[in-house]
Amino acid sequence: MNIGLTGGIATGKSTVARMLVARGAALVDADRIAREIVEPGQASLVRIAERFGAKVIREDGTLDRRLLGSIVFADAEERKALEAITHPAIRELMRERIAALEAERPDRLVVADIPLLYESGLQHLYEGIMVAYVPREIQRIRLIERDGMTPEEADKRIGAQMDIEKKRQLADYVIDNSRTIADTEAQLDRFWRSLKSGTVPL
Ligand SMILES: CC(C)(COP(=O)(O)OP(=O)(O)OC[C@H]1O[C@@H](n2cnc3c(N)ncnc32)[C@H](O)[C@@H]1O)[C@@H](O)C(=O)NCCC(=O)NCCS
Ligand SMILES: Nc1ncnc2c1ncn2[C@@H]1O[C@H](COP(=O)(O)OP(=O)(O)OP(=O)(O)O)[C@@H](O)[C@H]1O
Repeated sequence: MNIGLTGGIATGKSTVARMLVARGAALVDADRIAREIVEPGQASLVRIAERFGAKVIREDGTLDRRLLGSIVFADAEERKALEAITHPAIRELMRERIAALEAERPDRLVVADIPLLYESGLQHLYEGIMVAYVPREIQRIRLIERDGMTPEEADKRIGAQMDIEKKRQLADYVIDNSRTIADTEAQLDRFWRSLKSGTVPL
């Protein structure tokens, strides 16, 4: 059994993923895989340097994420060019990791945490989609507080993604993470109980 877990930036995907793991799920995290495929020596990093220039590689050979972020979140064309390089590599590694986890323990829930699941049209790859939701104003505040972004940077990031209200409508299962952590835990308890009793509406 697998589910895709998505939401907007800073709506609580990692928080919800942690709660699922605490209950016994296995996790594959697209943001982490996105970092692995641009480590020094990886083909994707070479292609990024070719497309965006040597300036995006730091002296120690690692990707300057802040600089590349400032380029791609200011210009949709540039963002598409980066995605054309990174997304196929991310998708392939995700597929391999999920298949390995499912083969290892078929009884265990595998959760794929993918921020751009709907934007990339990947929903058909999963048995159900869970969305970690908060209203946009809370999303913006949490993003600014967590990452120290300026309000302008935060708005650009949020604006590069599908509206969180739309994702909520598309979801099979919504976790409303706008209240306390304890409230979110209680929603996860309900989800986990219905999963175990075979009544989860996915
Ligand atoms: C541009 C990069 C270098 C900026 O790195 P940075 O460390 O600042 O951000 P990080 O990778 O931790 O991403 C944080 C969040 O930004 C959002 N985000 C990242 N890439 C994108 C994108 N192409 N479009 C919209 N939102 C994005 C996601 O919500 C993600 O969770 C990096 O995000 C990147 O390589 N993006 C392309 C790969 C990708 O699409 N990753 C996202 C999911 S697979
Ligand atoms: N219920 C909550 N109440 C208060 N703060 C919360 C709650 N849930 C999450 N947070 C905080 O909001 C921020 C965003 O949460 P989290 O990192 O889980 O989001 P995310 O969707 O995984 O983000 P990203 O898209 O960047 O990976 C974090 O600083 C987290 O500690």
